[in-house]
Amino acid sequence: MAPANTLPAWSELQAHRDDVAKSFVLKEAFSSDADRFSRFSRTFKAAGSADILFDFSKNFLTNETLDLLVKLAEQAGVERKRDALFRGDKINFTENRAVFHPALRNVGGWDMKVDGVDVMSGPNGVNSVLDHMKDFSEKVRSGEWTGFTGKKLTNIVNVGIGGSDLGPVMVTEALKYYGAPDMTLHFVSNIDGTHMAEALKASDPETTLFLVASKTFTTAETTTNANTAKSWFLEKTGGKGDVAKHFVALSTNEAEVTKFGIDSANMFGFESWVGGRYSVWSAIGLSVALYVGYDNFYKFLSGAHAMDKHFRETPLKENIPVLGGLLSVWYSNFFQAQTHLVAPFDQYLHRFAAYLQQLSMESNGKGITSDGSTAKYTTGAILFGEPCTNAQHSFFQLVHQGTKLIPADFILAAKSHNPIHDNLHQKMLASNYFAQAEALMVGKTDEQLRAEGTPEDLIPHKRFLGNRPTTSILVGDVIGPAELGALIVYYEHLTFVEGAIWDINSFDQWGVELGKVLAKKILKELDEPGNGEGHDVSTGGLIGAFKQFAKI
Ligand SMILES: O=P(O)(O)OC[C@H]1O[C@H](O)[C@H](O)[C@@H](O)[C@@H]1O
Repeated sequence: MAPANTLPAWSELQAHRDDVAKSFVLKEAFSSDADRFSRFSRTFKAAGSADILFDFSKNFLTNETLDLLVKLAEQAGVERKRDALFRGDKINFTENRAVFHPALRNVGGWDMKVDGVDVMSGPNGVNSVLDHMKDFSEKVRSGEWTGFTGKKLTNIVNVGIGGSDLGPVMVTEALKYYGAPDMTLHFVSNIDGTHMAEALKASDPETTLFLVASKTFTTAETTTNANTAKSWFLEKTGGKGDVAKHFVALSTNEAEVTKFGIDSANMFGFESWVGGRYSVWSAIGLSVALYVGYDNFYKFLSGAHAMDKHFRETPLKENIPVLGGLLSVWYSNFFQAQTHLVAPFDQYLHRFAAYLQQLSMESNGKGITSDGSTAKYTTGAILFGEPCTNAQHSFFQLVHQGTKLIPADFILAAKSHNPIHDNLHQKMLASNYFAQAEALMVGKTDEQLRAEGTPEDLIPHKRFLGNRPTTSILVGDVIGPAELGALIVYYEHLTFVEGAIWDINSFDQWGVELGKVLAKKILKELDEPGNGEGHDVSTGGLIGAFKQFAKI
C-alpha cells in the first residue's frame, strides 16, 4: 500500500485545509447552516442495545471535508483492509498472523475461518471456550464450585498485565452496577510487590480464586506474581490447599500453563490471532463473566458484534468508526494535533481512557509503513483522559485556553444507574457535558468580557478563543453491557481506520521489547558484583547508587 501522503486525496486535503479549514469558525458554521447537527450526526442502532448518538458536528468539517476524507479512506484501501480483517487474512504482517478478535464476539453466526479452519466450532473453538466460561462462572457464582474447605469462592484475584489486565479492570469497573454483591475483585498487574502484597493482605485463601491471565504465559510480571500467589496460597494453607480448585489460567500457551502447575482442564484458551489489547472478549474476560454473570458477558459480546456489523456493512460516509478515524487523521496530519482526549461523563468509566491508551497507542505508535520505509507524517496521537466532571477541575484549563489543539470526545449516558437525589446528580452531570462542548466551541469574546465589566488588563487572560472541536457521544439509556461493548468496538475500529490510512501495522508491538530485554540483563547485574559498569555513565551511576542505597 502507498504511504498516506502520496495519495492524491492527501494533497487535496492539504489544499482544502489551506483554503477553507484554517479559517473555519465552528460557531459560524452552525449559524449559517440549520441542518449542520443532523448532517454530521450519526446514530448507532442495534437490537439489544440502546441507540448511541455520535455528534460529529462540532468538528472542523464541511461537506467538502467529509468528501475528501472519505476519498482518502477509499484511496488508502480502508474497505479492502477491513474486508481482509473480517476474512481472517494475516494482516499482522510482521508476525504473520490474522487479527481475528471479531470472531470472539461473533454472536451473529458469521462464517469465520483462519487458514480455512472454522474458528467458531470444534473442541478449542470460540463457542466451546464460551461454554466452558459459562459453565465455570455459573458454578463459581452459585457456590457449586468451592474452595478446598468447601467454601464459596468470593474473592477473585486476576493476575495479568497489559491487555490481560486493562480490559478486565475497565469492564468490571464499568459494569460494577451488574456485579455480584458478594464478590470482591483484585487486579494485580504491577511487578511492584506492593500490588500483590496488598491484594493478598485482603484475601483469605479459603475463598480466593486466582485467574492467571496471560496470552503468552511468559510475561515476567505475570509469572512472577502468579508464583508469589501460589507460594502464599500453599504457605497459608499449610500445603493442604488444592491449587486445582483455586487457580485457573487464561492463556494460549498450554505447555507453560501445565508447567506452572495448573491443570489444562482449568485452562481457558484462545488463539494467537487475538492480540492482547483485543483480548477482553476472549477467555481473558473470565473475571467479567464471573463478576457480572455470563448472560451479561454475552450481552457485552452482542453489543460489540453489533458495532462490528455496522463497521463491516455500512458505507464509509455513514460508518461511525470510519468517521471517528478520519477525524483523527484530519486533526493529526492537517492541524498538527498531537493528542486525543477522551472524557467520559461517567464515573463507572473511570478506567476507560487507560484502556484506550493501550488500544490506541500500542496499535498506532509506529513510524514505519508497510514497505518498511519511515512514515513522513505523524501517526498515533497521545490519547489521554479522565472522567468528568473531575477532569474539568484539573487539566481542562489547558483544553480551554492552552496553545495546543486538543480534539476531545465526551461520552454521556442519558440515564444513570444511580439517579439519586431525584436525579439531580445526573442532570448536573449532563449539563456539564453539554456546557463543556459548547464552551469549547463558542469561547468568550472581548466584547462579552467588556460588557461584564472586566478590567481591560484582565481581558486577554479571561478570553476564550473557542473553536475547539469535540465529538459528543450520547448513549440513549444507561451504559449496560451491550452499550459498553459497542463503545469499545467504536474505538477499536476507529484505531483500525487510522492505522489503515497511515499504512502501518496496528497489530504488532515490537516497541515494548527492548526495555524488557535490558531489564532482564540488569536484573542479573543487581545480584552480581559491580556498580553498573558497562552501561552509559548515567545508567551505570544510577545502578551503582541504587545498590549503595538499597545495600544490595
Ligand atoms: O497477556 P500477556 O502475554 O502476558 O501479555 C501482556 C502484555 O504484555 C506485552 O508487553 C504487550 O505489550 C501487551 O500487548 C500485552 O497485552
